[in-house]
Amino acid sequence: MTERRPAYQRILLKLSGEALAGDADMGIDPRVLNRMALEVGQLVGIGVQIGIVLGGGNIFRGAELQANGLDRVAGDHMGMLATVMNGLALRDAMERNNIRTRILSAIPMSGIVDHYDRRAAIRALQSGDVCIFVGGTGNPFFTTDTAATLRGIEIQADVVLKATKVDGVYDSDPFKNPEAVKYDYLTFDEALEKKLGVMDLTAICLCRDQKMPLRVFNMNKPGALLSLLMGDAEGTLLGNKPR
Ligand SMILES: Nc1ncnc2c1ncn2[C@@H]1O[C@H](COP(=O)(O)OP(=O)(O)O)[C@@H](O)[C@H]1O
Ligand SMILES: O=c1ccn([C@@H]2O[C@H](COP(=O)(O)OP(=O)(O)O)[C@@H](O)[C@H]2O)c(=O)[nH]1
Repeated sequence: MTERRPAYQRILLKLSGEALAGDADMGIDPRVLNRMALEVGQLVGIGVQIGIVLGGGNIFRGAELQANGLDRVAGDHMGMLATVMNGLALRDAMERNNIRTRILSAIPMSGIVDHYDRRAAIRALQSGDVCIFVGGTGNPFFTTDTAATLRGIEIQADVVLKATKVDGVYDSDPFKNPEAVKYDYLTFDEALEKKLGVMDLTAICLCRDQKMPLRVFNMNKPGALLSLLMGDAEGTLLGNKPR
């Protein structure tokens, strides 16, 4: 019997802040964090190199703070700092499960986390550490989806995996439309033309221009991450070529 090998050697996994909150609207659910750490640990165990970009929407989002009267740039700075807090919590959960990690932040924060350096990240990945990228892109008016795409391209990941609350990309928001139909495959141009709201447009354009495949899948489905790493058709794949 031939042993199945992982479909990808190096991945960039985007975990939204909301994913860390579990069933709650905000904050961090330690059980969810532990489950995610264990799922990531399984991938480390089969030799996959993993970079993770964390969101911060479970704590602060700049646009929401702005809607409540705060300056947008200050709000975005708060959102980026929120991703650092999520990173510290995820590192803690990973290290309790004996998974070696390295946090790299787009915003220098000496004494708490290391400053992002692409070559240091690649070296850490090659030595088997999971790299947790925090601080988004370091700039306001961007999102952590764009940061995920950016870091994925920089570390030369084989794929960007966007973990979310839905099973993939649908022809309309499945939370609002129960009749929505899921795509198994979609080109970036189709996603842009149809304005499918699952990922921000800057992130999709960057993937398209740099030919970085993107898979959107449901992180609430236990085992989905391992299953897609083993080549199963979980979620929706986005790429450049029409099928
Ligand atoms: N066409 C679509 N297909 C799938 N999900 C969509 C679509 N349009 C909007 N969504 C919404 O996008 C959300 C996933 O995005 P995500 O980045 O994980 O959440 P957040 O809004 O917290 O950043 C889903 O919860 C879903 O409601
Ligand atoms: O490069 C970035 C990434 C994030 N943010 C801010 O950080 C917040 C949290 O990130 P995001 O909304 O992407 O988190 P998620 O939805 O994935 O939890 C955003 O709303 C922005 O305010 C930013 O200003 N620049």
